[in-house]
Amino acid sequence: MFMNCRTLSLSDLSSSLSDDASVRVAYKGAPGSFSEAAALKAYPLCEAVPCDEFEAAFRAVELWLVNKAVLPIESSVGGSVHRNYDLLLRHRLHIVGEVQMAVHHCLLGLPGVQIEEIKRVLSHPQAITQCEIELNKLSVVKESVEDTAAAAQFVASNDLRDTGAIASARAATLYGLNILAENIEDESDNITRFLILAREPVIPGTDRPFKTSIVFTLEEGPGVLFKALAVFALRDISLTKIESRPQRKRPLRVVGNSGNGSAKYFDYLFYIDFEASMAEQRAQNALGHLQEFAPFLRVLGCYPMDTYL
Ligand SMILES: O=C(O)C(=O)C[C@]1(C(=O)O)C=C[C@@H](O)C=C1
Repeated sequence: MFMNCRTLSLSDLSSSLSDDASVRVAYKGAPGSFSEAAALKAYPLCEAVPCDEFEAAFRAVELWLVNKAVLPIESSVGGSVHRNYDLLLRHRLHIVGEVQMAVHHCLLGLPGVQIEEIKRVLSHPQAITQCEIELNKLSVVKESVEDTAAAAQFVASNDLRDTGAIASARAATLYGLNILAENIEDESDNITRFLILAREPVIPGTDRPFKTSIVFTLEEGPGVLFKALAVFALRDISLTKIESRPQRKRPLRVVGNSGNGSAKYFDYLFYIDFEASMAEQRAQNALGHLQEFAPFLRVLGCYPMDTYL
């Protein structure tokens, strides 16, 4: 009678949880945005929940309105999304995964409009940066809006014949626009990396490649950043990202008080991603070592690396 019953393993349970259609995932933007696509890449059956701001997505997770948030953190062309670095520190969520996604932009216009009629182009600032060469060839006025899908929605709902939107092919379908040009990104490898945030951390493993993200401060002194980076180099741990942000609460550091007065330096927070799991002794040792001279250190998350594109 029980011949066909298969014993459940832990991996069955974890995959059924992550693919569960009841998972609600917040993203910033309108339906058809690249962030929505990233949320669906991470959780194909999820209910993707649009938010008007990054902070709203953080709050939605904190208030249990959604299970996760998927937010952009860096673009291979446009660089870091600084706002999300600052919000990671201000909020207490954990990074539980990452999604790397190839971003292909289209120029969209109203049905019947020819590309020569387009005098103005709307899009997200990162998308405008990623398509700069093509846009300069068209010699159009560029205008920033909240996200790529919002640009498409605006052109469609206001019936703007002289205005185009840089957005996804899916946004064209959703808002009834035509694709006037495809793959208009300057670099064929146009990748955006998104972070997956949750209330609870994932348990670090060693069964597949893991990455750890941390933030720390340093005291004044010669070579302190060099020493901080050496704790990883000494243990053969590769760094994949380093970012510095101003310390808003303590923006200036006063150094020395000689006859010439005291110097005031900007004070920074350092964000580092490194390729090791917190389940590994070498990662624990590296952070123990860093703690010896970092007055503040927080692990933002230890999560499986996205090795697919
Ligand atoms: O505007 C969108 O569609 C977004 O999802 C935002 C965003 C970004 O913030 O970088 C995401 C991916 C692309 O790099 C362009 C824009």
